Amino acid sequence: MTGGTPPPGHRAGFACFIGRPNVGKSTLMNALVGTKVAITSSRPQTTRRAIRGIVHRPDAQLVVVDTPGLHKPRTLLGERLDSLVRSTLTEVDAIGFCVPADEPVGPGDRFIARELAGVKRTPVVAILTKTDKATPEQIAQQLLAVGELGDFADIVPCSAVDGFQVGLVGDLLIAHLPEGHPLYPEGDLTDEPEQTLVAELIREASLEGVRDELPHSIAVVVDEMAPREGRDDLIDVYAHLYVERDSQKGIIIGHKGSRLRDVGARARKQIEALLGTKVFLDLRIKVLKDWQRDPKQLRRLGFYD
Ligand SMILES: Nc1nc2c(ncn2[C@@H]2O[C@H](COP(=O)(O)OP(=O)(O)OP(=O)(O)O)[C@@H](O)[C@H]2O)c(=O)[nH]1
Repeated sequence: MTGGTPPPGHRAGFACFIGRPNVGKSTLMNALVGTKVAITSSRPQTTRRAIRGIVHRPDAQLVVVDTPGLHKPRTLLGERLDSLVRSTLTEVDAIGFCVPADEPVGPGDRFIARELAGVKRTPVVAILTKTDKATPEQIAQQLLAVGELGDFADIVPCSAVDGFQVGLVGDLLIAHLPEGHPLYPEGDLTDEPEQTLVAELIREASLEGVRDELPHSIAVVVDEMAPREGRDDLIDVYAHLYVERDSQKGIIIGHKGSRLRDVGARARKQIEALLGTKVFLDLRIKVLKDWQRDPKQLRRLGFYD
């Protein structure tokens, strides 16, 4: 990957998407990369880690860092997300600022636009997401409204669902990357360790149908993942799902354990698809009181300073 002259005009570098929760950042990144690497759901703030997807093209390699939603800090966890987001913004070569085409610009978008104005060195491409849900008039108005939010290198409407201009979003981000060799070998779609992806899939499965504050109280840790002895077609996965209170544990487990069984079955199917083998999933649930506010527990669950 290193040494020698890069192919003429080849660009390589990093970009991230930023925007309010639920504006479609993960979905757009998946559409760009062409494979599911980050989790998506209809619940806000499901992405907690910077998960990278890599777009390989003959002329460029774009490494996409998917950032969590930018929030005004509410809990210790919230504060950490914010510092993670801010350091991400200064480290990338280009930022995609996502605003949905089908909702008026609001205080959340303005808050982020102000943050972005402070990151002077990184060019920002404003992206109007979900154009399939908006009328042409709405899109036209939104382009004007977003243009007034800041000083953007470009403003581009797109839809990750019907594929409208997703390639153009890639082109516009790639235009800001420095010339250079590919940073990762071709074929790598993500550099997240498999164990982290597996934990995210379990978390995603556990979120189906739960309400309100519960999503933010769930964390999943994969304790062990290894092929079953003497078998090359079966992987054993041992994982813990952590919640903050006994009442939440009850909700996850469900009547006579029925909900937890469903979560396990859904997660197992996803993990099998990811790993390409059969999976035995041992999923246990534990209460870690108020883990979101406890620095020691946060570290234990993988949220580092
Ligand atoms: N119709 C339509 N829906 C979309 C589009 N992109 C995303 N969505 C939906 O919008 C919801 C949120 O999408 P995500 O990709 O999870 O949003 P996000 O910004 O990554 O959300 P957080 O992880 O909470 O920050 C999901 O229900 C998606 O299916 C789009 O282009 N069109």
